[in-house]
Amino acid sequence: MKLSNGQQPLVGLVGWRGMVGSVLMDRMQAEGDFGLIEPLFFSTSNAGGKAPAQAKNEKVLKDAFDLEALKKCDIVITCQGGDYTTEVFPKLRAAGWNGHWIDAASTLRMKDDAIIVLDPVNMPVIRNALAKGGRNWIGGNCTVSCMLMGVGALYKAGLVEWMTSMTYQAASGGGAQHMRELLTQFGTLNAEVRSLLDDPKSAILEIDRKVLARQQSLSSEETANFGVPLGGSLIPWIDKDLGIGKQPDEAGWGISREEWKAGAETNKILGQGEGFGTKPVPVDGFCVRVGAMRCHSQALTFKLKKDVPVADIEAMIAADNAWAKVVPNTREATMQGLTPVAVTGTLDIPVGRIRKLAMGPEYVGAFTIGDQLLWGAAEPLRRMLRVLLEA
Ligand SMILES: NC(=O)C1=CN([C@@H]2O[C@H](COP(=O)(O)OP(=O)(O)OC[C@H]3O[C@@H](n4cnc5c(N)ncnc54)[C@H](OP(=O)(O)O)[C@@H]3O)[C@@H](O)[C@H]2O)C=CC1
Ligand SMILES: N[C@@H](CC(=O)OP(=O)(O)O)C(=O)O
Repeated sequence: MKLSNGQQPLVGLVGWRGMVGSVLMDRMQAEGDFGLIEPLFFSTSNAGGKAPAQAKNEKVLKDAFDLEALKKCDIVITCQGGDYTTEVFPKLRAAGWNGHWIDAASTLRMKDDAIIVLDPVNMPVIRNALAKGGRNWIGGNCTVSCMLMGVGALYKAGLVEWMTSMTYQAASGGGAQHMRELLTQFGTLNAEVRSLLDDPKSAILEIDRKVLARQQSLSSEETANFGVPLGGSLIPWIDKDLGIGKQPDEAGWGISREEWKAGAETNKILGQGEGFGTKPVPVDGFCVRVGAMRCHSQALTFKLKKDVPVADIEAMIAADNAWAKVVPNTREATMQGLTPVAVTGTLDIPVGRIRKLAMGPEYVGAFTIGDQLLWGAAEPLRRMLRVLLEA
């Protein structure tokens, strides 16, 4: 991005101290992004306060609702959330601001003039939009982005007839308070049976009964974020109830918004389907919240358009990008390398359990995991910033 005055681009950062924003700041720091920009830090709650250490010339926090201050930015990156985007973005555009808007929230993702950014997967789509004057760059849903980072090669090769995903999504997807609630519940349940656990001769069914009784008696305060217990349980519904089919037997009836994103966003990221004049690849499944901390895991079933040997599939995935890693389909390799504990805090996207399924040679199963705060949220945003800076 060349500025006529020869200065570094002014980049407004909103939501930088939240959970996604903090991960973004860490990554920008680690990759030297702040050396390429003039940052301007905004706050919705502490305008006039002290900006973080990365501030250069402007060391005071600006008001994130101050359109005049935002209008000065060449680029705005926001991890503040959908409500902020809904309130500020239209006003900023209506005020004539023509800068680049990079956003973690889902609000604008499906708008015609917005691109869902995941450059290792859809750089041609991004470049094409950039050439046409695109200005709105939105990070994808965490589950979708992590899935495409792992198995995008099969889509790029045009091999996928359809795919179904069964997800195991971490507490962090709900936000920081959800992670705290999960851990508090684990602690509460542990405390309930502590003395029985300490006694190796105690009866396991007694422990189980007491845990269940405590789970079922958790108060509304103890389940304020998830609504029901998650510690020692799971919740097979994430995000809103869309209920979009007209009849109970229609496709889409009873779908959760998180499940809807899988098909809608996967196709939009790849630049296919509705709006691109091509047929979308059907992608559907179930999204489930589990008691993991910040990695989303998913079991995938593909119907491929033809019989492709497993070795070829593995080679395509391994060659697709620097972060997708094939985990050999053995018990030991899976247990060591294909768990949220192994992946958290890394940019690796391991893809394992790759095997042909009993339904026929075109049916392939795989299991993949990604840190939903890195590739699932922060990393595509900072990489889009780099794309703009290098344009
Ligand atoms: N959580 C996730 O996994 C994902 C989230 N996203 C999107 O990112 C957006 C933000 O999510 P997330 O980072 O989880 O939201 P957070 O709740 O962690 O942060 C959002 C804002 O809350 C304010 N805030 C109030 N109290 C605190 C506190 N104690 N510590 C830090 N910040 C505080 C901050 O604004 P201020 O400084 O102005 O007061 C902050 O920017 C959402 O749009 C979400 O959809 C996208 C992908 C994944
Ligand atoms: N919905 C995701 C997190 C998220 O913020 O997704 P999105 O950016 O699509 O709203 C989850 O709960 O795991």
